[in-house]
Amino acid sequence: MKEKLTEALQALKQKTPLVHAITNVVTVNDCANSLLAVGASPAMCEAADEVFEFSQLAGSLYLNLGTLTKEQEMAVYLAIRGATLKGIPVILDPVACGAIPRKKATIERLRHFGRFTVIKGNLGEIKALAGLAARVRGVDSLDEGNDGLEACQSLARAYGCVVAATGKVDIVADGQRACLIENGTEMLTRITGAGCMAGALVAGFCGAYEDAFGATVAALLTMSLAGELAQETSGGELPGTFRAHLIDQISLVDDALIEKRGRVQWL
Ligand SMILES: Nc1ncnc2c1ncn2[C@@H]1O[C@H](COP(=O)(O)OP(=O)(O)O)[C@@H](O)[C@H]1O
Ligand SMILES: Cc1ncsc1CCOP(=O)(O)O
Ligand SMILES: [Mg+2]
Repeated sequence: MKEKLTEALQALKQKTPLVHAITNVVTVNDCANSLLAVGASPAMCEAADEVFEFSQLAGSLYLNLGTLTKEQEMAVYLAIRGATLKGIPVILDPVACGAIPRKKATIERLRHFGRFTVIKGNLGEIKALAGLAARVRGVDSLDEGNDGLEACQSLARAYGCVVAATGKVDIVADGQRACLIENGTEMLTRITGAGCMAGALVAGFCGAYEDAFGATVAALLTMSLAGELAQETSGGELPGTFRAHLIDQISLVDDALIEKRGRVQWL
């Protein structure tokens, strides 16, 4: 199965997928730089009178609801419609949906305009979306429950998409297949944007590799391995230094590193 992950990385590097992102103002630059670093081509386009057409030109669409404004809300409905019409993968990061009820209402409405290919959130967000009691604090998950796999599988079946819950161990499920990604570093929780960047990478991989499950696993493994390397090269103490190293290390993840250090449990 690891060969599929290196296949996905090679496909991304060869195709340089255009990723149309409508995302939050806090980490928009980090998402763009992480996409460039991995070999994709980001375009942050959210004007309501641009997105319907633009979403149809992209390799994938990334919708991150972190700072969802009224203009962005109109834009995401139009963008998912355009992408769905063309069969373009749509990746959703339901930031803070466990803390802000309006986000869940928006996600429900989005389902009437198009379909999701992947939903990637932290464990608290995914459990909240799956209708389970979830421990969250704003955009962060405080949930350490052992029901993450069940939440991912049930949400994947309900929405007919791939679902990924990030945390100490990332969970990826598509209703049938599932895996656990054991790589990563706690330093990733000490900067803002690690989850957003992980979501952007999922969109990058989905824009180049047909199998959304394999693309999602490859993206999250890339993020976690880059985090491990950044902790090693930055000294692993100061978050600002770590963050700078992280973008560098995303660009350096390669087949050999995935083979050598990837710790993925296929269930
Ligand atoms: N305790 C941890 N140990 C190792 N890696 C972690 C830990 N918590 C999160 N990560 C990694 O950090 C990234 C962001 O995950 P997470 O913090 O769950 O997202 P968010 O920032 O959306 O809350 C993911 O790549 C995840 O694997
Ligand atoms: C702090 C914050 N507030 C709204 S969006 C955002 C960034 C969240 O980033 P991540 O989900 O990667 O922690
Ligand atoms: Mg997040």
